Amino acid sequence: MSRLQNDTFLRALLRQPTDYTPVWLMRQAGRYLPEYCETRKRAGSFLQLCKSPAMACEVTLQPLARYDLDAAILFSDILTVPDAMGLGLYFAEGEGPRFERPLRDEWEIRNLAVPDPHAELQYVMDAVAEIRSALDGSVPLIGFSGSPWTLACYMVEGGSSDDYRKVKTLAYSRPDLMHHILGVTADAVVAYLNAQIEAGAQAVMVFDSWGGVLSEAAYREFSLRYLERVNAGLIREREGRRVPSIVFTKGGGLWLERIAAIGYDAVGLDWTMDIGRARQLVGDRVALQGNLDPNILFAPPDVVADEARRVLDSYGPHAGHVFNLGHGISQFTPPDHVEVLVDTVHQHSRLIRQGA
Ligand SMILES: Cc1c2[nH]c(c1CCC(=O)O)Cc1[nH]c(c(CCC(=O)O)c1C)Cc1[nH]c(c(CCC(=O)O)c1C)Cc1[nH]c(c(C)c1CCC(=O)O)C2
Repeated sequence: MSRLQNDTFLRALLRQPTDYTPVWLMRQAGRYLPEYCETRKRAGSFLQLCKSPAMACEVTLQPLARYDLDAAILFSDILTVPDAMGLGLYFAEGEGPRFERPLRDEWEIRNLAVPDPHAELQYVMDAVAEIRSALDGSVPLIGFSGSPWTLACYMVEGGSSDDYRKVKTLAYSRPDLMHHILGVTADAVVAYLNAQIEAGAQAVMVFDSWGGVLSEAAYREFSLRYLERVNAGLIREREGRRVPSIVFTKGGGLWLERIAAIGYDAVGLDWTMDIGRARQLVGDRVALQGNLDPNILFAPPDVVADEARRVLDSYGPHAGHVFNLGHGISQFTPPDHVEVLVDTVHQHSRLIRQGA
């Protein structure tokens, strides 16, 4: 395998000095890019796109052809894991993800088993290997998974939810069953991420998109514990390098210090907390990834540049910052504004390091 030419992202995750602040964007491959929409049309559906390693590879590389990004992220979805557990994932047009067989009865929960990543999820591993080979050492490849709690939300609700009524009802009335789902899912996530690492992923990220809907006590019991268990099971080194791990609880700002203490190399931040204050709270115990409000990309380019500089200035000259959005990029984002953002991050972070 060819030597990695740009390891800025991996170094920043390990809080090592870098010449500039590396940047990538959550959902950087997606519907805001016309070339993505074209490939998706050719695939027939989003799920068929995910399940075709060649097309998943193609869309993974699209944002890198346009922008000077410092990392690629596997094109897939967090819901491939419950799909492989037999729940039957589908996307109702314009309505987001759904499961044909959500977890409703106790027997369904008791029957839940860890899928073999080299059986039902082999298409993901094939995509990882194909992307690694296509990247040819240009930038590192990020693998990912949903967190046990976030996956359980979809598995019990049967799709997206406004109030999380079904999953919270289960958690509060049958915590034994909730813990059973979370335990099996945590083991599934560990096996899935380790298979991605073995297939070539050079860093991994766990998306806890719905951790922030819990109370602090419930977050600790139903999400944080399992995030910790996932990290403890990960392969730490591969190809002679550490494989850094990132955890992202959307809405987790209030619990930042606890999240920083569970062993991940980096913590993702949504846009609500000032990143300089976050850095004061965690010191140099973890790297931070974030945290521009994705909606800033709708403002004129000079505002985008100002707001990017504000995030960089607030973090300051310390090592350990990976620039990103505070959540996934919107499908309505003007692609030109993304270029302004990426270039501003690189230019301004070089100036900060020169003490300007
Ligand atoms: C909650 C969640 C999901 N998926 C994911 C999360 C966690 C991150 C978050 O909080 O946003 C993670 C995800 N989904 C996707 C990626 C790809 C990698 C990347 O570029 O970051 C990643 C990392 C592609 C996708 N996943 C999805 C799309 C849009 C599908 C399409 O092309 O129609 C993409 C590009 C579909 C998806 N998948 C999911 C939803 C709710 C939706 C519908 C969203 C929508 O319609 O805007 C579940």
